[in-house]
Amino acid sequence: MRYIHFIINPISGKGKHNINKTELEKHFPKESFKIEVDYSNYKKHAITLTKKAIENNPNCIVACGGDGTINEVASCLINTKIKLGIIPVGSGNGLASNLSIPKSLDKATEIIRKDNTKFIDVGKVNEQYFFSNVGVGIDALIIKKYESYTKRTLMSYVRASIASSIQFTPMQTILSFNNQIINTKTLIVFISNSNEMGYGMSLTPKASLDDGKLDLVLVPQLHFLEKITLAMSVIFNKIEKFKIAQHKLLEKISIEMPDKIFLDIQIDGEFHNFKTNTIEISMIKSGLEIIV
Ligand SMILES: Nc1ncnc2c1ncn2[C@@H]1O[C@H](COP(=O)(O)OP(=O)(O)OP(=O)(O)O)[C@@H](O)[C@H]1O
Repeated sequence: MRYIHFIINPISGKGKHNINKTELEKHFPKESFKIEVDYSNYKKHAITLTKKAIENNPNCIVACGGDGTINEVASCLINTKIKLGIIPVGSGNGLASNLSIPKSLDKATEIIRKDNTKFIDVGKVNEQYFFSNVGVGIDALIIKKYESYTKRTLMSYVRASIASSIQFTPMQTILSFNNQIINTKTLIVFISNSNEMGYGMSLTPKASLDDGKLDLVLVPQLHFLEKITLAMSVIFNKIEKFKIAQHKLLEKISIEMPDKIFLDIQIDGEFHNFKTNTIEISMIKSGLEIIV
């Protein structure tokens, strides 16, 4: 008998998914599966729920939500033997898309029943884990604005991107990695484990979840027309054609913003304000086992 614990974010995506205990019981018959189901009620609640679920030692904990919910659940599973499952009902679903986990409930639950797994690398920024990407440039502002809107939709994301591209002021940034120091003013400082940001868009289409490396993308301040070209490159996954963007592979990087006291950062598509102006990013090779 396999014991599976589901953690459902009821507001993921447009909040219109109808995943609940009754629905899940249809896909996990009680003759073969013991299932428990919890619902998150507020931001970071999935962390509390996952920690509590771990005490009962399930075979796997399934995050039913988007990249934010996956981050909260998966962060608690590092250094445990418990596997992560994903039912992708979020808006962007970048990680699930990279792992080819379909949005269809039938297909996603079939994957969990089959229980094939792979290990993926895990990123760490100061004391927090990330699985998809982090950014301290314009993307942090985009996410801050996106979270302030009532609906988490692609249109809200586009609106947040346009407003941010007008408002964003690049800050002096010192990057230390691979025995190299870069001191620059940047529009984008984006570090990714995954090949997709969500909504099918990517700044790192060649990134791999299991190569032991993080992909860094640096873009300096741009003129208006260059920003439009960049946006098109991201939407159509053609960033390698946008020659102004620099791409590097690394295992760790230190980033300092000397003119700031606190640092705005997006982690797996969620906004954070770190009470420091320096971050250390590293990676844990094969740090998480996921059902795929
Ligand atoms: N009941 C709730 N009410 C409000 N916010 C919640 C609730 N439960 C969880 N959250 C928060 O909702 C946020 C968004 O969740 P999630 O990432 O799953 O969805 P999404 O943003 O639609 O998907 P994606 O990140 O893939 O675009 C997370 O920060 C999570 O902590």
